[in-house]
Amino acid sequence: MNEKNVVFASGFVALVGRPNAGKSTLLNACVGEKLAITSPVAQTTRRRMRAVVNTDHSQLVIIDTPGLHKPKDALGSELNRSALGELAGADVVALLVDATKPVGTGDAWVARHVAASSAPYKLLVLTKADVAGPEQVAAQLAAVRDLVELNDELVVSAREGFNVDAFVELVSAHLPEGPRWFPEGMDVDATPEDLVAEFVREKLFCNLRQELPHSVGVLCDGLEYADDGHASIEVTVLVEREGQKAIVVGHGGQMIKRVGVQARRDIERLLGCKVYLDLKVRVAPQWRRDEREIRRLGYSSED
Ligand SMILES: Nc1nc2c(ncn2[C@@H]2O[C@H](COP(=O)(O)OP(=O)(O)OP(=O)(O)O)[C@@H](O)[C@H]2O)c(=O)[nH]1
Repeated sequence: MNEKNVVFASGFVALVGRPNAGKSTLLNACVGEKLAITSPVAQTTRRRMRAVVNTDHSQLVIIDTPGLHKPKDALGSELNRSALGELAGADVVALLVDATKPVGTGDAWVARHVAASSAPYKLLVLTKADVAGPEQVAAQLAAVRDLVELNDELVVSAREGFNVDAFVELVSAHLPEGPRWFPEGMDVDATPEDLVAEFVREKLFCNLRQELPHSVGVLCDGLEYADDGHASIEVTVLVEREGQKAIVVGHGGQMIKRVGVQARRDIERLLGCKVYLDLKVRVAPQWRRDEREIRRLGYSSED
């Protein structure tokens, strides 16, 4: 075909799956930049994030969704609603399944939702191939095939970059003809303030004990550039109880200091300038049950 006649394709690609399946890591690998936060703690993703991947003949808008799970509070229900909402409008749905975790009832529930979505192209993406042997991969593919019939399947390792380009190519080939939805220089639909709050939350997730992270919410209260080019950023960390505040602050302020140092590194890389980061910790009892607070923090599907 003549180069001029090549049709431009574009569309929305929803990454869905159980918590910890590797959705955010795959999104970052596709964009080639850290935008979505990741951690070993399940349910890290709270904020729907759309990232843009441009190729010569296509534009993929990849949507990272919160992991689908059995909700325990208003926040959990909101995260599920947000993820399921993305299934409705997507051109492509990628069901991500961890190659190393036994397929269970939770996966069956997610698979049913994927099967019910009207997306014209649905793909199984088996993740974390770098830590699964060939037999495990084959067994896992068979187990998911028993749950749901999809159009294609692909085995990837986002951590090692294995089949990430193949994922982008495969999805591009199944997008409808369409325009560039986002200008070429734009790779994410989140503001710098949103990303700053997320980067701080990631470091809290990585440093805190297993249960505590879910009680933590993060809000960027201000981001200003000074004349010398550095950015001054104020961030509030919300917790639900005084005892949690003591853990987040740490002995002599050590924990919050460590989180600040780690987050500042990522924020400086993101903004491309020196950053002064001021972190405060505030107790907001039961914020996870308060829909207004959930919305203010940006974890709501209605934003
Ligand atoms: N070995 C290996 N680990 C991976 C890979 N992809 C993701 N992980 C790890 O799996 C964990 C979860 O990854 P995330 O990308 O945060 O998973 P998620 O599906 O976005 O999780 P939720 O936010 O809970 O929905 C993190 O510790 C990642 O480093 C991979 O290709 N290989």
